[in-house]
Amino acid sequence: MLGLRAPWVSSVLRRHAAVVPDFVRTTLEGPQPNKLLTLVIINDGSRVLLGRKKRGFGEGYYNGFGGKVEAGETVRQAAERELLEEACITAEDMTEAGVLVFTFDDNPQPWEVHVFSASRFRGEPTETDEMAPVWFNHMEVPFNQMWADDVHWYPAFLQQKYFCGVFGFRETTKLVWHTLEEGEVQVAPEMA
Ligand SMILES: Nc1[nH]c(=O)nc2c1ncn2[C@H]1C[C@H](O)[C@@H](COP(=O)(O)OP(=O)(O)OP(=O)(O)O)O1
Repeated sequence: MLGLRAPWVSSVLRRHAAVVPDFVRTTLEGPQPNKLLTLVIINDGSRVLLGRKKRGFGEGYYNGFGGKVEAGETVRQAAERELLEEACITAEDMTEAGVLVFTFDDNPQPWEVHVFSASRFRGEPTETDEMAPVWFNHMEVPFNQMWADDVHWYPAFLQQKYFCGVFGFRETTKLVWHTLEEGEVQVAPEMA
């Protein structure tokens, strides 16, 4: 499933022109749509529920629960489905927390990840083939075992500030530049 061409991406890129490589601007403003993914993080106020990825992309990393948006689904439906598939729980108060765009020097298609937050859920977090769920106190989030961008946007997430970030990776996993805006970013309604 492909991402919508988000108007905020262009304005964020313009405001941070000094750090964004030209090829990224060309890619993000060009015809190639983003790949659309979801990420759900349960936050009970003092702890977050993360999963240790057991296989595939990002194996060994702790992350929220999520995956690709499938044809015919809304982003929210995909987020709910992935949370149930990967952690065996259903969020009761899921809200949009932010949007992340990842660009890669070794993949021409940017990824657009819609991040959701929830504090209440039904069911018991259960290990699945894909993820092993673990609670972490806010002060003990294991950033050294997470994607390199996470340390930059978790503070906004934990303070419940809406965030928009654009991140540039080299060789898939090395973060080389980023921009992050919090709070006042205007997101088009169709992004919800
Ligand atoms: N740099 C990054 N930082 C981060 O915090 N989460 C990232 C990330 N790059 C990808 N993700 C998230 C988005 C998504 O929830 C997950 C990647 O999804 P996957 O490629 O593993 O998709 P899946 O294989 O789960 O998809 P399905 O096959 O649809 O289940 O990791």
